[in-house]
Amino acid sequence: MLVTSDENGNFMKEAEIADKILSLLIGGHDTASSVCASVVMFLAELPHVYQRVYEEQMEIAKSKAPGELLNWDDIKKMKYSWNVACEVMRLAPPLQGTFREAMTDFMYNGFSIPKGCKLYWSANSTHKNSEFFIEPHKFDPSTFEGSGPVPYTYVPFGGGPRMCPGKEYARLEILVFMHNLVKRFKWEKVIPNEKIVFDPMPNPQKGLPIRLFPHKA
Ligand code: HEM
Repeated sequence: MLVTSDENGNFMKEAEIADKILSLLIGGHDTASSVCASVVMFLAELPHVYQRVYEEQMEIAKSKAPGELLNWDDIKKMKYSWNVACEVMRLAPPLQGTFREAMTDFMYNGFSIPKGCKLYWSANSTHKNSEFFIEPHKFDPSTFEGSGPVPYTYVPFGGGPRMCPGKEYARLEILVFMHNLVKRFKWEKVIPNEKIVFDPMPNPQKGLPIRLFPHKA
């Protein structure tokens, strides 16, 4: 950003660069940490889902030599765990939505939307639409088996040319987190009905205190 100019030879202003760095820090950190917290919460509430994640991750853990790190092939084997993370992002998407500009005049739900109008698309309400998800409020990782949801009905990372460029990195972060946590611990929530607050991403109000139970060696 500091050394690359645009096609007219203009460099970015310092304030713009600071803005981009802040966006990257927030967009790259707070999103994935919100998903990791939600994964911990859902796995504490759904022991049968925890068990299948545990079995998948232990299969991978057992295939590794002591101290050997995860590699790309291991990540590709984490199919059920990723379906779980996707279901977490369907029910608790970190970003609620963003804005778009209408490129043409069109009708939507009886409303006439003129070209140039600013529109807000909502991940949360799209993900809970019973037209596309049979039981939209039920936690069901099988939603992502096979070809998964219809395009543009599942949009935690947005869609189209401005879709999140950090998606694959976030996938890596979340799966490595799940692997390392699940292979060592089971856990339970200290506050059973902890409230979720949006600031602006969903996070448990009291920081999700949990009781950890290490697996027997
Ligand atoms: C679970 C984690 C993440 C979620 C749910 C998420 C979600 C999103 C969403 C919904 C958008 C808007 C896309 C659109 O308008 O169609 C976006 C944009 C963006 N994200 Fe992410 N993101 C995540 C992780 C990351 C990470 C790890 C990075 C970088 C390290 C990142 C960098 C960005 C950037 C730079 C944009 C703006 C792209 C543009 O406007 O062209 N995100 N993200």
